[in-house]
Amino acid sequence: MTATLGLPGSKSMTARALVLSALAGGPSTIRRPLRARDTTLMAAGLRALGVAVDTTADEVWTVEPGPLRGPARVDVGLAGTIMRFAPPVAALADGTVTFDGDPHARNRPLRPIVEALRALGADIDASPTGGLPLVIRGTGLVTGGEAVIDASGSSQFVSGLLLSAPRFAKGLVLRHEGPPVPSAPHLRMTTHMLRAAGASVDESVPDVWTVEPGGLRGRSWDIEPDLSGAAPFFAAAMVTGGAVTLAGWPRDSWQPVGLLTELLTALGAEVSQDDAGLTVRGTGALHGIRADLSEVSELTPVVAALAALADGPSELRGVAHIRGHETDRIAALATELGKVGAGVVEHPDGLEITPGPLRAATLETYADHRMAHAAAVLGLAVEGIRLTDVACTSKTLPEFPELWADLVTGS
Ligand SMILES: O=C(O)C1=C[C@@H](OP(=O)(O)O)[C@@H](O)[C@H](O)C1
Ligand SMILES: C=C(OP(=O)(O)O)C(=O)O
Repeated sequence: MTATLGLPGSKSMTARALVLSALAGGPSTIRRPLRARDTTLMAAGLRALGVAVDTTADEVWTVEPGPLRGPARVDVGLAGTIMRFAPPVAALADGTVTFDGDPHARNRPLRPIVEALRALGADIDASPTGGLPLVIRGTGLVTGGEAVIDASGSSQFVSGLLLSAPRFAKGLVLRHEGPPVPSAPHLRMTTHMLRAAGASVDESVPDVWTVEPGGLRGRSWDIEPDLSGAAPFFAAAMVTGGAVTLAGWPRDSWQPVGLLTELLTALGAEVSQDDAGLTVRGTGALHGIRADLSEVSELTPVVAALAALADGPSELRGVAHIRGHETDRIAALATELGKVGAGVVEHPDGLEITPGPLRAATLETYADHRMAHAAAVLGLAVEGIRLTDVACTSKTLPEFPELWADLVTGS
């Protein structure tokens, strides 16, 4: 298998570009955005709040900010980015905004950001568990100032508050207290993009972020191809001993390409970058690894699938918080990898995986796109792997089934 892929834009960058553009003082364009369920629901949510978001063209979306106002209803689907990034925007609106989403979205953690927003002056009703559905009674103003948060459950609690913070009357000084915040590269993406929109952000003190109040500039955002979306395709090259190139990869990226390279290299791949893009080559070897995946936790399902196919045991730790992702990914991986015959020990913060003779099985996706990716990777090496539902991949890459079929059949 040798293939060059042109993947759509990063989910995380598209979500941030939409929110920052909605909060800016003038119009913006978003070039090569991701068109998927998470980002089209984000656009719809911002539109409901009074922002003119035009997503008609595939290549460029345009955003014309307007006065933020309710009443409005926002459907978050199953998107962490919407349920954590949009409530601070709604708190800035004049009027009542309600948030709800898919059944499992109600189980995803939200309380820390709701409590921080209340401390910053917002009026919010949440469910008894502290999560969805939310009712936010906006007055057109969030006072802002100092807040303390435990963001060990998701970096998105911090990102969500920071993205809207320039519009808080007193800005924001946010301090994290608790076990480490996961997904540090996503926090850096947030602060990079805030600065690119003209915000003044200080992150020089560990676990403290300061955002000065002030206007955000409308601008043109160039969205990079989605690195996490590329992971199953890279894994395919590794399982088959082929090569997959992600085209259009920038020299300077806001996504954690260094961490991904380290990880895939440890698993046995060769990773290189040139004008053609970012290339991952299988070497015929797949090694077991011990890794702390906290910084790249959304890659856990695909890495776990590779670990089940490796030449020795693996230990993947540091990802307790992925029990709060689209599904409890630690429990889901333990169950599904067990079904195919891998030896799995479940820990509160990860998995030990011992490859065994693998067998055919029907794998549950739990409405989780990355569980579908993991099953697809296993299916390259094990006869008779079936998925209960591939449509869940529309969350971040609706083209996944076609792209995967093309890759596997070499068309
Ligand atoms: O800010 C973002 O765009 C994201 C942050 C991470 O969330 P967690 O910190 O909850 O893992 C990541 O897993 C998610 O897919 C996207
Ligand atoms: C954790 C993920 O998504 P979300 O943004 O919904 O948290 C993910 O895409 O792996």
